[in-house]
Amino acid sequence: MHITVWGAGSLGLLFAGKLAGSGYRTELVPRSAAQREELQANGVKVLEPDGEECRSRPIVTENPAGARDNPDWIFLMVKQKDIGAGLAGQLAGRMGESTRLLCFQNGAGHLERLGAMLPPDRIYAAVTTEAARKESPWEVRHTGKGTILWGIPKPFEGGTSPAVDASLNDVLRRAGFTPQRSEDIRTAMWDKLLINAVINPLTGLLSVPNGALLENRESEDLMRRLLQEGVEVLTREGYTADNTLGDRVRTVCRQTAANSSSMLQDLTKGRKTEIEWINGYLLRLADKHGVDLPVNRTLYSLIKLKEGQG
Ligand SMILES: NC(=O)C1=CN([C@@H]2O[C@H](COP(=O)(O)OP(=O)(O)OC[C@H]3O[C@@H](n4cnc5c(N)ncnc54)[C@H](OP(=O)(O)O)[C@@H]3O)[C@@H](O)[C@H]2O)C=CC1
Ligand SMILES: CC(C)(CO)C(=O)C(=O)O
Repeated sequence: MHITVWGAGSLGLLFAGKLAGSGYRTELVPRSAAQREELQANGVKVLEPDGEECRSRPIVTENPAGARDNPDWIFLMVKQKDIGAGLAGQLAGRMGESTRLLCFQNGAGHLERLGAMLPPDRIYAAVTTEAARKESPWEVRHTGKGTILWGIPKPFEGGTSPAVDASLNDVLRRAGFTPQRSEDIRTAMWDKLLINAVINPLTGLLSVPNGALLENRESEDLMRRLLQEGVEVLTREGYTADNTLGDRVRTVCRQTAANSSSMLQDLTKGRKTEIEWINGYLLRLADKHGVDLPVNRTLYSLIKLKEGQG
């Protein structure tokens, strides 16, 4: 089994470190030469939540344009903003006849962008509640253990087989993760997108940790309205909301009470956020269906304004 992890940020370092530590042929593709040199010199260090440290040495390669290789899987661990024609060209250069691409991004829109440029029957999606934070070019803190739901996103009809599915579960399990094949990964992605569409812009604008959203009636009310609007528009795309979703949003706030959301972290560091592929995605669907999402639109605009100040 040969796995290529594309992107050596928080999630990429976590997965590459743990896969290589479990003995799999793991290749890690960072973007910059400077990070590549640090990784080649030090390997990857994963700092586990229980204080344990795992040091391993994935093969670190140059961001390759052209060279054809044939890994079994490419785990795509870059942010939404980096997924475009340039990256697709690089991925196409590395995908052999049977390589499958597993995309870990939050938000939505990336699968369609990739599916227009790469073989759609080999594109898979994952939704993970694992949490990681890069601490240096080669060190990553595993800030929360979670699960990995993965599957073939409709309308792509992947050429999968029970053997392929079992081997992916096996690899991920041996590396210390908790994977599960989902027959409806689109719904899982939309559930997670709605959770992000509620928590991320509010925490980003208010500069508060996730738990603070449960501390007053006004933020609870905004959360409820953001979720209602999101469910309304996704329903027009065929989504069926689970009536526990509101409780799940609150549970995520409680379970990650002290954490800063990824959007707040991006804003604090002056980086572009993933708003365009979370609330922005909902707004594009709203335009398509001729519905209005006033709370999502206002928060989207405010986050864009805040990004501009970064
Ligand atoms: N972190 C987490 O706990 C979780 C993250 N996710 C999702 O996973 C995705 C990745 O998140 P995260 O790891 O936090 O993001 P990071 O910003 O930490 O990492 C992304 C990495 O991708 C690299 N990159 C960008 N373009 C390329 C390229 N063309 N070739 C190689 N590398 C490239 C970046 O390089 P550079 O540093 O040079 O910019 C960066 O190191 C996001 O969509 C996020 O929503 C989902 C669940 C949990
Ligand atoms: C679930 C949540 C909100 C946890 O912080 C997250 O996924 C994020 O920060 O992007």
